[in-house]
Amino acid sequence: MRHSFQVNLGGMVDLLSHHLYSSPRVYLRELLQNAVDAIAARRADEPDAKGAIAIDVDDDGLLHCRDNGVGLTEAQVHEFLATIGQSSKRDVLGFSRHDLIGQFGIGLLSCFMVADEIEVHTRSAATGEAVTWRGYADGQYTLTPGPDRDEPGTTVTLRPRPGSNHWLDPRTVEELAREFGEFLPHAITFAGKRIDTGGLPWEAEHPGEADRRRALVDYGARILKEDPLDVLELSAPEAGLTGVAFVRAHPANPAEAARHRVYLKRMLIGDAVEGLLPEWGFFVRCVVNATELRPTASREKFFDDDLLAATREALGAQIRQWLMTLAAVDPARLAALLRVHRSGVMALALHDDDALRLVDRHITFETNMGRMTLDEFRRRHQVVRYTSSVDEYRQLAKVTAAQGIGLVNGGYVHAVEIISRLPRMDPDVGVERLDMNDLVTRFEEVDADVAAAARGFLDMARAALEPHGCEPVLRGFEPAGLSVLYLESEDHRVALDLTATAERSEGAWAAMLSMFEQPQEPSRPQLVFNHRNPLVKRMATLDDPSLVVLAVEALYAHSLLVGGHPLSSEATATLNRSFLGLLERSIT
Ligand SMILES: Nc1ncnc2c1ncn2[C@@H]1O[C@H](COP(=O)(O)OP(=O)(O)OP(=O)(O)O)[C@@H](O)[C@H]1O
Repeated sequence: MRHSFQVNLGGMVDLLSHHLYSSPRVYLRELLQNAVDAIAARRADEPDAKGAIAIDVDDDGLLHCRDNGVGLTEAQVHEFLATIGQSSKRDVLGFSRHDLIGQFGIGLLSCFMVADEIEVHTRSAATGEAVTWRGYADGQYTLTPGPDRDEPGTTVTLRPRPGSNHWLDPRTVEELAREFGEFLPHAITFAGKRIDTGGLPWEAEHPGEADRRRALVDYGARILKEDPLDVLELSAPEAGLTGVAFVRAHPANPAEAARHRVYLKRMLIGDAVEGLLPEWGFFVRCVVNATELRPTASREKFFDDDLLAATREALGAQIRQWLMTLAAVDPARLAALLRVHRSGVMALALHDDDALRLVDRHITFETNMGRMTLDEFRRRHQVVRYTSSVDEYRQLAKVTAAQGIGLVNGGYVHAVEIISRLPRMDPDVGVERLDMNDLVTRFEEVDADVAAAARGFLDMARAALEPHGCEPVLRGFEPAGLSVLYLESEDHRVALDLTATAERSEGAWAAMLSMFEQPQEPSRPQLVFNHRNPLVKRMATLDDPSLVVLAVEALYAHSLLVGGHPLSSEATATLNRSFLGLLERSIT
């Protein structure tokens, strides 16, 4: 035997009214939307009917929203108004009607967030009968005939729920009505005052391009509460979408999804709608009006369907194209934009070759020869040699510059990925991570007699560094002020990281990490002593083994610190030991 689900009506009303929406403020949006839909439904039969919506709050604190829409008959009140989930706005096949905004049959319940009683006084345009329906938050309702009204339409009256009076305060109501309804194509009044402003700002006529731009920038400043850096117009005909994108004047957080102000059939449905642009578009905020996108029941999001995906693509392509055009016609404006939204454009360049070209030519990188674009760097140094961490760059920038090697700091977000993608754009572009062994080969070998004299020192240094798995090397290089340089190859760093992680891990994860163990020994790190440095010169002639060990250990630990390398417990102990040892020697 089949049974029917039982519904706890009070619980259902509570769920739909209180938990679907993120704020009670949307109750006014739902009232407006019903009024707008009712006018559209009336116009289907009477195309010349002029829509009007009048909102006010009376002296008793009751809110009234009156429309001259299609109204409802008594039978329709039972069928649509008093049946949760039933809507008059679907066609015979159950699809939402294109000319209407509502479709779910639950929107009116949002009024229970602010009222505990909803009264609907309505007169049907079809039959002329008038009825009054009163609904209560516990799921009960009453229906009485009359009183008559002078024209078809509906008046919804809300009696504030104790504690929610502020939502029905005249100032709040006016503000909400203005916010949600200012662009609706009907005469909308609050307390008799017109609040609709006519068309969408980006559809307004202007005497010239400069006026148009100024008007849009002013509008953006009002919406964003900051002057936008720039503005561009958008359109996606398939979604019936038009609008504007404002480039934000301050860097946006890439981790935060951009939120957009969205109108559906000219009614504001939300000002924090996500998913309208590709992820990289976090540096712009859009204000758009669409007719074809489908909002979810809360109307705070769109259904993530094929149309939304295609719209996202189309809008992304327009922003991208706009950036490219700007590069060609107004590089100064582009430069200003890139100064603020560097990471957004870099994120775009990760998967878009045109944007990669733009980054190559217009975004400057930190290099040891001064800030410059990658394009300029290549012209000067042929190969784009880079470090993959900021610490490594800091440690090596001066040394490499002194050897005439150009070096790009690839330690910033997306920099290495961008540099590595350059050969895709042009296969002749040489790109190379700075190779430590290659760097050492550029340092000058010391003369044979210097090498012979330093042999003892190097043997002692080798013994001191052996426990750290590090190799001493004696070379001459600029800058002479640098005594030692700790050089670690990439494979060695990876091997160290893996070992450290494996040591901290247990079970299956540790077993998995052991699979990554290096098949061959990674090349050992080197501590390169600079023979052009006066201190090193003196050290190389020392014959007191214990002093040499202290000095080598001190320089080793110091070079790790300077290079931003992690200090193992052995290295920390070495640092302490050498520091105290040298102190003791200098004091006695
Ligand atoms: N001002 C109005 N004029 C005429 N009918 C109305 C009015 N307000 C509500 N209704 C009727 O009540 C029904 C339920 O309204 P409700 O706002 O709950 O849902 P909806 O607008 O159909 O869909 P959604 O949940 O998407 O808003 C509507 O389908 C409509 O038939």
